[in-house]
Amino acid sequence: MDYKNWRHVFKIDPAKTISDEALEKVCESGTDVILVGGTDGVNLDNVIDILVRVRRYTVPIALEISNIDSVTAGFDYYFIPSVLNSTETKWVKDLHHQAIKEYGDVMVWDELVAEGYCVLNPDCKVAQATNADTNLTKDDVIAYARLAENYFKMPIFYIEYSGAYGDKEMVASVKEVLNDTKLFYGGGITTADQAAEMARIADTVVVGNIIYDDLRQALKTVEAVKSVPI
Ligand SMILES: CC(C)=CCC/C(C)=C/CC/C(C)=C/CC/C(C)=C/CC/C(C)=C/CC/C(C)=C/CC/C(C)=C/COP(=O)(O)OP(=O)(O)O
Ligand SMILES: O=P(O)(O)OC[C@@H](O)CO
Ligand SMILES: [Mg+2]
Repeated sequence: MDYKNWRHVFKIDPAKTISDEALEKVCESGTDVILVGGTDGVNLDNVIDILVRVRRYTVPIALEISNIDSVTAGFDYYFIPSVLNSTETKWVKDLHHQAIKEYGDVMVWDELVAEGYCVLNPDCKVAQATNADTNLTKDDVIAYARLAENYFKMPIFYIEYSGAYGDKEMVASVKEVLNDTKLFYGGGITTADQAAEMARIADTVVVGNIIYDDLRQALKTVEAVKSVPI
């Protein structure tokens, strides 16, 4: 699957406004994929809007499902998060069970990619929405990574610091224990140097909010990540 080779990802939040001009720059930046997702305010209208606008370009597009009502056909992949350190089973497997109960007969399983999230910034929306236990030691996070890879057989383990730049020693410790499962890092990347730093550790670097706050800096992260040897 292509996503195993992705190095740089731009995450577009359908609940936020982006001009056609800015979206064109994001799509033509050389990023490996546009990942469409956000914690709140995501609905069918704003997801379709982004899908249609991104489809003008050749870049692949994936939907990171945050609620079942906003799912539509037409994406290259569907990423399904499970927040492994949520204290509520809803965010680990109950919503998933409900979705499969409803749509199991028509699902194209090969298009679905499971992501094991470990959310580490207590102040971010996703930590709060999912009641994540972010008070974790390095050993706790390593155990979640091993759970994702060896027990749940998830293809992606996602260290999420959304809105804050993470602890690179933590990310490096997790990378050391993973074999086939790909390590995604996301959170607080605002400069090319930070993007390169995390690209030296993680398999894939996700850049989100800086697209909206400082597009020039955001675009520089692509080359920064791509210039790091694998
Ligand atoms: C062709 C076709 C229609 C196929 C699809 C078939 C189908 C229906 C498949 C569904 C399969 C399935 C098992 C779905 C599960 C559904 C579901 C609702 C799962 C729960 C997902 C979950 C745990 C969501 C929690 C939130 C989360 C992890 C969101 C990810 C995005 C994220 C962390 C964004 C960062 O936050 P942001 O909002 O950007 O924060 P700021 O605004 O502060 O930056
Ligand atoms: O928005 P930022 O902080 O860049 O984080 C990216 C991504 O990990 C969010 O899910
Ligand atoms: Mg965001």
